[in-house]
Amino acid sequence: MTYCISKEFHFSASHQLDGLPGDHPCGRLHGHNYVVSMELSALTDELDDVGFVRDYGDLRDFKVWLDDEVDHQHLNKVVGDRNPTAENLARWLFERWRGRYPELVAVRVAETPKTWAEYRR
Ligand SMILES: Nc1nc2c(c(=O)[nH]1)N=C([C@H](O)[C@H](O)COP(=O)(O)OP(=O)(O)OP(=O)(O)O)CN2
Ligand SMILES: [Zn+2]
Repeated sequence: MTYCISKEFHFSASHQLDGLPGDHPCGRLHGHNYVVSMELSALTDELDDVGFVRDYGDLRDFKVWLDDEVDHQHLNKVVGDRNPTAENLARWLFERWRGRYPELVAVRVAETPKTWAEYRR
């Protein structure tokens, strides 16, 4: 059995998706109020002495970076060579932060209240 914890983070950013048909609205410059969920996991016998998978407060480093580097930015510039879809953003964040948080199992990115994409190991 495993424990899972999750914490939600918010940022606003613009993007423009390449490769879509000319009449697709997401090919135009637009923005979202993004919600990112970081999910961390541990096996039953892996909780720390307090009983945490990891202190939610340890995710502050991620929040500071998100605020400094991603919030109110143009995602096409920030993520570099990838089309900034929700799927690609989830993978980009996962790969960037799995070293800092070894318990990280999934990153979920929601562009709207009705949609999300997740990258999970
Ligand atoms: N699989 C994906 N599909 C789409 C993505 C994506 O990242 N992954 N992104 C977009 C757009 O950037 C944007 O998120 C629009 O999404 P959509 O749900 O179509 O938004 P709407 O508000 O226009 O949808 P309604 O149906 O009007 O609620 C598109 N697809
Ligand atoms: Zn969009």
